[in-house]
Amino acid sequence: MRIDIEDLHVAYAGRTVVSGARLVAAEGEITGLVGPNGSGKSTLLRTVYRHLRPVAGRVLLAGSDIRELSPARSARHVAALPQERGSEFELTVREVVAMGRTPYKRAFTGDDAADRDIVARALADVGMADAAGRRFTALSGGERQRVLLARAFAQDPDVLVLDEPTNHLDVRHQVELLALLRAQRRTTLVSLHDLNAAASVCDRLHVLHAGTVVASGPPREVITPGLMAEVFGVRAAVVDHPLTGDPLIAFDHRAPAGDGTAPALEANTAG
Ligand SMILES: Nc1ncnc2c1ncn2[C@@H]1O[C@H](COP(=O)(O)OP(=O)(O)OP(=O)(O)O)[C@@H](O)[C@H]1O
Repeated sequence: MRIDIEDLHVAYAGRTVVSGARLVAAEGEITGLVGPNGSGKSTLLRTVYRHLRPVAGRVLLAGSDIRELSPARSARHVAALPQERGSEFELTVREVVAMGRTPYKRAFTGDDAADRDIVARALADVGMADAAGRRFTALSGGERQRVLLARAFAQDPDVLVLDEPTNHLDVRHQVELLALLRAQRRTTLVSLHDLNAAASVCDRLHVLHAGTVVASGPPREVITPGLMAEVFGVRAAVVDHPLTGDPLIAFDHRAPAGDGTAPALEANTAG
């Protein structure tokens, strides 16, 4: 199923933070959302998993406005890894992942063998099978992140909406997660801060800047030194990755772009 975001405007208490965003997450592709802090990535994703209602514009799931689907129906199609956390605190890892099966159940029905299989597979996929009986709150940040991803996988959705899924993960678990997303071939809309990871795994990228999509396309077309300077305020060269051939952004960690786009650091040097 594809997602179409049409002329989306989203505001908090009257302050517009996403204005006129348009993008498509194509069926079976990984669509990446990148942009500086506060550019509106989480806000845009929240409208897709129905945590926020847009002021104007629409989110279409396979051509239908997601606001017109029942919550259970949309939860069977769209699973999210949000930044905000729910109330999974006193549960075991297995119970947290089993919550992903809720949209498929009538009230007061328990898990059947098929549900248990799906939960076990989801836990194995994120490398957390051995932790099934542990309390969720006793896990590290990265382990929790992997369990919450397993919950999204257990929902068996057509569309995955992932807000910074590699947060807290060590590099090996980042690589494994991104490889898993590629292997699943679900429609995936994902925000990522790691631009090199985004350039490697995403079929298409959308760059958000101050609530507006300022560039869209395959990573090789979108990721340029000019965009790195204008949108992110950093100096960078874009080269071919020596192992994969993907675009590799080599950042200049010694100095920001000298065009006034990094005011905090400039203020430091001026002082
Ligand atoms: N719950 C909220 N209430 C009010 N303002 C909010 C809320 N959440 C986000 N904002 C504001 O909306 C703007 C966009 O924030 P958002 O979290 O969508 O950005 P982001 O691109 O995901 O940022 P980051 O990369 O830092 O996670 C920011 O100015 C932020 O301060």
